Amino acid sequence: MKVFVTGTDTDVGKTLVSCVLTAFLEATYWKPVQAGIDPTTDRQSLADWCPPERLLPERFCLKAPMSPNQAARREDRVLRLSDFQLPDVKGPLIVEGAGGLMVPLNQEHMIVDLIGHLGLPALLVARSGLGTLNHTLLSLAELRRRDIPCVGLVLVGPEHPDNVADLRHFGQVPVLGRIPLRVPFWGPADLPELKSLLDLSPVTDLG
Ligand SMILES: Nc1ncnc2c1ncn2[C@@H]1O[C@H](COP(=O)(O)OP(=O)(O)OP(=O)(O)O)[C@@H](O)[C@H]1O
Ligand SMILES: C[C@H](N)[C@H](N)CCCCCC(=O)O
Ligand SMILES: [Mg+2]
Repeated sequence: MKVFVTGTDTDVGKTLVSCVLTAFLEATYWKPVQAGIDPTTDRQSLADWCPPERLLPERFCLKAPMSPNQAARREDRVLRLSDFQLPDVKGPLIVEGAGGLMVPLNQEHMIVDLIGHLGLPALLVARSGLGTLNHTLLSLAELRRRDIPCVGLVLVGPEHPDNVADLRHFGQVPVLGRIPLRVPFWGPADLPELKSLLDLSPVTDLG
């Protein structure tokens, strides 16, 4: 079971969903490109959720909180698709992207090309509320155009049943559930509640 967690945007909830999936599936987590290291990297955000040996080092860890192509340019580096190889791990693997699908890695390739290069199915994380229909349906259309399977959609934010209905209807993709944002933050102790919010069978069915 290997899946690429992508999103409709940055700050949409990919890491939160990755925490839940990694803990629930006892998976290994890998963020191929981290762009922005202050105050923490995404891998560090998973520290409470999973043992350190299941948190793989990033292939690129860039300092600037920008798209990977821009952050790499600041460090006089160029990221190439051929730099990325799927890690050889036993058991489930959760791979988290940077930003959304059309975020550039270099002047030719985008995150969606990396998903294709790694040969993984995608799981799309999207906001639940106003504004999500356009971003989510465009993202799903791009995955479909490239024949990248999408196992489903996880929504993050407040309840919005009409959006769920429209995303199911127009997106033709399973909506696996919704995680509300909250303070204090969700933590590993909340895993039973988080699990009850999501139907992860399309993910576990990947084998
Ligand atoms: N454990 C948590 N509990 C509640 N809210 C959280 C939790 N983790 C993150 N958040 C909030 O959820 C939002 C999305 O954060 P998250 O880091 O998951 O986004 P992301 O899509 O991974 O962003 P990036 O593109 O930087 O990787 C942020 O506003 C963050 O403050
Ligand atoms: C800095 C941020 N948290 C991510 N690491 C990178 C997001 C890149 C988004 C680029 C964009 O869509 O304009
Ligand atoms: Mg993240």
